[in-house]
Amino acid sequence: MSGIGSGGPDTPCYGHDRHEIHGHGDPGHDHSGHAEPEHGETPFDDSLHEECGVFGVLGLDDASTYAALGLHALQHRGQEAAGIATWHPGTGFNVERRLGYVRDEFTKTEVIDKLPGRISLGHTRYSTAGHKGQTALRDIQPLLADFAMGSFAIAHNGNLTNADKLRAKLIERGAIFQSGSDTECILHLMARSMQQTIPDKMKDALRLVEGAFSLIGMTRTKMIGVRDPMGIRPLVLGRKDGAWILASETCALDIIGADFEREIEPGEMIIVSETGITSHRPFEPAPSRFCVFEYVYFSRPDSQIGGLSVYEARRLIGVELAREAPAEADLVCPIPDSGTPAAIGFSQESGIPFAMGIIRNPYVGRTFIEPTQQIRDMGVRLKLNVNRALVAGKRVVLVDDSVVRGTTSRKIKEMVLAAGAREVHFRIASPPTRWSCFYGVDTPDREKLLAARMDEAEMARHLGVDSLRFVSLDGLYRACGMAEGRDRSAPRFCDACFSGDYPVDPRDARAKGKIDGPVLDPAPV
Ligand SMILES: O=P(O)(O)OC[C@H]1O[C@H](OP(=O)(O)OP(=O)(O)O)[C@H](O)[C@@H]1O
Ligand SMILES: NC(=O)CC[C@H](N)C(=O)O
Ligand code: SF4
Ligand SMILES: [Mg+2]
Repeated sequence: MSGIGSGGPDTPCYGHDRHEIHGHGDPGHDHSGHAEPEHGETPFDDSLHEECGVFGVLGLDDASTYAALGLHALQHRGQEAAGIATWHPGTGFNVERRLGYVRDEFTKTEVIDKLPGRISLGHTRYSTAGHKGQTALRDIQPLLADFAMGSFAIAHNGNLTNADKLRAKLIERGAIFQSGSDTECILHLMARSMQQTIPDKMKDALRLVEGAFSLIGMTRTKMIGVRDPMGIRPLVLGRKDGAWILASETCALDIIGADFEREIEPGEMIIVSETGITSHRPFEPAPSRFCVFEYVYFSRPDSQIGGLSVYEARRLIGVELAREAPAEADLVCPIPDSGTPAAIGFSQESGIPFAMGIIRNPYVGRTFIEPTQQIRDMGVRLKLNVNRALVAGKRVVLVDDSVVRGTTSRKIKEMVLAAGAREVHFRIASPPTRWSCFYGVDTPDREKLLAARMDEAEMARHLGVDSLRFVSLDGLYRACGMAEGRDRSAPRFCDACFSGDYPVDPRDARAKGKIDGPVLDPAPV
């Protein structure tokens, strides 16, 4: 198994990066510190992809079984690959990493039997770095590193916006990278830290990285949970039978019957051991900028974030949409699954009957990744079909959560018209997606975003619909609990994919010309 370390008992310090090696790192691997072309978009990319899910448990026998269940609940956050690490006094650290679904790989006894112990850390991945869209085995998390004071496993949701810069610097100074993952930078930075404990090394390292990170770290006896200063990605703490659980979303606590304790605060690091928890603040305080797209699309509707049910936020977006952009129609139909709560809200507010006019094939994963353009064009049909009997002769409002490339909307419109609908009106439960995300969501490059090239009227013509309207940013904020809408001088959420207002400078993306603006100085290493 490639990756950082290969499991097994604690071994002495990893330490390669203390040597003064010049050149471009490990000749056996194809990462040279220059991110392209592997870090570029692959031909497999389509629409939005999820991010990652992280799950840790400390203090339960057979902890890996709970980790597998937690990851299964977080499968919507990443379907490329998953991994689980454990520590056991007899075997030391163990890590199993697999491509594919958690349910297919981590239900096998021969896999779970290799993961004994009362402490476990899991990750389910959609890549934002390395082999994007095609996770390589060596990029699957948790990553594991051996330091002088013991081994350490790490699982990351988010994306580091200065990882290319850091990687190049670290390689220049002798680090040998073993994966294409941005997350690996954190391990090399920890190895370089002169601090004596793993949490202190981690604090040192995290002060040098930029971007979005909700991380869980694991030593033999401790779990460390940390969110970036702006808390862009979620992370929650739970309890079960005296044990501690860390997870991306509350739905992962529910699946194992754990109680929700609290969210990890933006900029907070907690260190969890069987004897209790300590809370630390390693970063300069920063305004909180949680990702608003978690409410729109990424999180599961049965999760709670910031005291708000994700389902309720989505339903309220539908209510706002019906107020801002009413339609004369006979039926409101969601584009399942993620358009459903907003369609319910739209129907409730407008009084137009709700109907499941589009039916989703449950055997197709959340995002179907199609290998060729021809199959990609068929993709929507593989997943969604029109309920002809319902829509024939009707004026239909179709509600979806977002338009990215417009592939879904265009195909659905054709299918609904072919089924005999009289009119098709699109209502979208987020503002136009005009900008790429660099914080853990793999949106396509800007030029592929429909709304980056066209205004609302042009998009309506391009999609060939009778009308097309998006909820406003203020409407979205109201639905997400900000009664006054978006405070322009201090927005409470990250909404950069709609506004272009990036709360953390996407340095690497700027350097690659993916967004306009000057290349700033690289962060110090
Ligand atoms: O404009 P496009 O490029 O087509 O992308 C937008 C679509 O992508 C997402 O759905 P997806 O099919 O990925 O997943 P879902 O089943 O969770 O809605 C989103 O919910 C939109 O429906
Ligand atoms: N989508 C994510 O959160 C990805 C985490 C990490 N950047 C990776 O590529 O593995
Ligand atoms: S750019 Fe969009 S998807 Fe990315 S963190 Fe910000 S709001 Fe979320
Ligand atoms: Mg969808």
